[in-house]
Amino acid sequence: MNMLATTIGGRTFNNCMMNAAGIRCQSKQDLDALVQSDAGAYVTKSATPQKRAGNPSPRMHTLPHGSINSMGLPNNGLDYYLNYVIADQQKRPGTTNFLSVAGTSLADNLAMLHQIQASEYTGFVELNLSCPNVPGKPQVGYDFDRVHTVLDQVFDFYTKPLGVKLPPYFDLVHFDQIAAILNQYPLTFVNSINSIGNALVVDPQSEQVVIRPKGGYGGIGGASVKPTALANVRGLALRLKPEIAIVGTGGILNGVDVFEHILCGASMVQIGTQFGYEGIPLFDRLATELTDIMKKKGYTSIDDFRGKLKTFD
Ligand SMILES: O=C1NC(=O)NC(C(=O)O)N1
Repeated sequence: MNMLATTIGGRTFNNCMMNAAGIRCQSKQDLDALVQSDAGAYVTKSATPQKRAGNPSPRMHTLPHGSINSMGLPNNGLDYYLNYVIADQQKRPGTTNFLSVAGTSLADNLAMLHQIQASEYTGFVELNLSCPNVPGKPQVGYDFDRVHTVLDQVFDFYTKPLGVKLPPYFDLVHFDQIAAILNQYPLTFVNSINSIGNALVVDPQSEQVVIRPKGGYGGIGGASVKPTALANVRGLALRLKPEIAIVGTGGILNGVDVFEHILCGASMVQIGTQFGYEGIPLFDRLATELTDIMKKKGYTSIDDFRGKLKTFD
């Protein structure tokens, strides 16, 4: 019995861990390495309709407890990733992976989803509603009416398994509001959280910001975002209908962080910043650490503890 197996949307993954969109998943070589790894799945770099260079460098910076980035959706275009995932599903029938799309307009998102709907692709789509780094473009996930409009138009025609990548929310009323919207749609999953957007990191020696785009504003990832990530995973787990699985992302460095995300309600987790630093060996390390924790606690599957976080009353 595989202790780390998980099921989302009727698809079973032999390991509940995968990369986060954007991290070491932009090229075929990156994706091939993930296919060969111990990860239970991969997600592709968020695609726009055409190849995109992204923001000017420096656009990512390492921090003591994480990272700041303003990449600006550099990617090889939807055709590149759609061709990859279709070829991969033909090579490895029965596996499921995630194709991330992040149009900079509703029209772009609809066009990409029409193309995917008409294709042979049978895997999951992760619709990114939360990139904080396209200059002049808001994070759709913070405009609740916009989320409604997007999902109305998407589910008018899209029938394949689809989830949304959300920004972090910081108010319990916002958990109520976004969950009330999401529960109206046949979503397969919700991925929470994306980076904490529009933070500012200063280098006191040079008296300068550390990244070039947007005057130094960028998304924060890594250890420092874990409390916010867990709050969002838990907040959505308590409010979303059970058919919508939760993918937990944010602040995972070790097996105990994976354990905490699952305890809060995640069925699968994604690792970004730490995967960027550590690379493919991360997945084997995390699998060993999580398995050890489960054995010590007497758990044989993640179903034994998923969502079972205790409170004081
Ligand atoms: O959704 C995204 N989140 C991030 O933190 N960065 C990337 C990007 O900037 O491309 N996109």
